[in-house]
Amino acid sequence: MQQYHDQLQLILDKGERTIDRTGTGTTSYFGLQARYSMADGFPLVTTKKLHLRSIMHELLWFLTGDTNVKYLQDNGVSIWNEWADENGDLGPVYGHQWRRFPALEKTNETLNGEPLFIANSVDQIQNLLDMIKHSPDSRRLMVSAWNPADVPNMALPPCHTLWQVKILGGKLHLQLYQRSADMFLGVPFNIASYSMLLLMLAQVTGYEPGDFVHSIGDAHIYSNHMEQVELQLSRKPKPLPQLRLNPDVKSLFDFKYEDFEVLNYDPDPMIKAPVAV
Ligand SMILES: Nc1nc(=O)c2c([nH]1)NC[C@@H]1CN(c3ccc(C(=O)N[C@@H](CCC(=O)O)C(=O)O)cc3)CN21
Ligand SMILES: O=c1ccn([C@H]2C[C@H](O)[C@@H](COP(=O)(O)O)O2)c(=O)[nH]1
Repeated sequence: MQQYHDQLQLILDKGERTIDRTGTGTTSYFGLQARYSMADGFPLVTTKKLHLRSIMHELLWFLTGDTNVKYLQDNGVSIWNEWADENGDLGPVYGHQWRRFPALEKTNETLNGEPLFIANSVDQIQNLLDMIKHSPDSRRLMVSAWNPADVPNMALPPCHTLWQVKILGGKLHLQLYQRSADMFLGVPFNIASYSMLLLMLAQVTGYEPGDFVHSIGDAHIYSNHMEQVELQLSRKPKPLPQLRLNPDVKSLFDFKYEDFEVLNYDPDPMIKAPVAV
């Protein structure tokens, strides 16, 4: 994960100190890109211990279309608690947009001469799977969590906003555009989560896993993460682990927590840090 260390160092060297929505203050750099080839191993940061359980359950939760934190809490995952309302709801966040992106469908009926519309929704994940199957050379294999009409109703507008799959040379590649990136806490989760999604998609569509390309807008280190980042950068990255998926799972929606196994993960100790709300 030298790429990740290089990004942290670049922000320290070239970033600008700025204020932010949470009032914490950050050092920010705009526009970064890294490429993680699955052939090099599973990109799980080794210079601090990551809570894999949170990452896996969060992704499985997105894929079901769920937007209430109850499933996460029932599985010992607390990373979304700060943003949930008293019923555990987050509003129409990731899962909702991935599986039920709201749409209006025009009907043939009219009322006072105006066309009538009915409420409908788009299952972007099912569409993606269908498109990979029927037009694997497509340049339109896109999933968007960014829905401008719904942003005001979300507990937090999506940070990982848009992703694209590309089948090239028999491999399945995935690129994410992340508009805002908490480099110390969020980004190691985001890299692992989308790489896991890439491996899952590759398995169920029959392609070889390719590269995860991570494109970032506002890449920031919070002012209260500086000591933690210095400590992490003083550690030397180790060889990457592998993520093993149960080869019997043939549908993206059938994966369960027990179907994933991380091999050869030997991280340095965890580094605690406060999350900016
Ligand atoms: N400021 C901020 N940063 C984020 O990364 C972030 C948000 N807000 N809001 C929404 C989600 C929630 N995410 C989070 C929230 C907390 C941790 C965190 O505290 N991680 C600890 C371990 C906690 C655990 O897994 O139980 C870590 O050491 O990585 C990570 C990602 C990512 N997102
Ligand atoms: O998956 C995620 C979710 C959130 N973040 C970070 C990025 C920012 O630090 C905050 C969001 O604040 P905004 O003011 O809405 O940009 O959460 C992340 O890195 N990864």
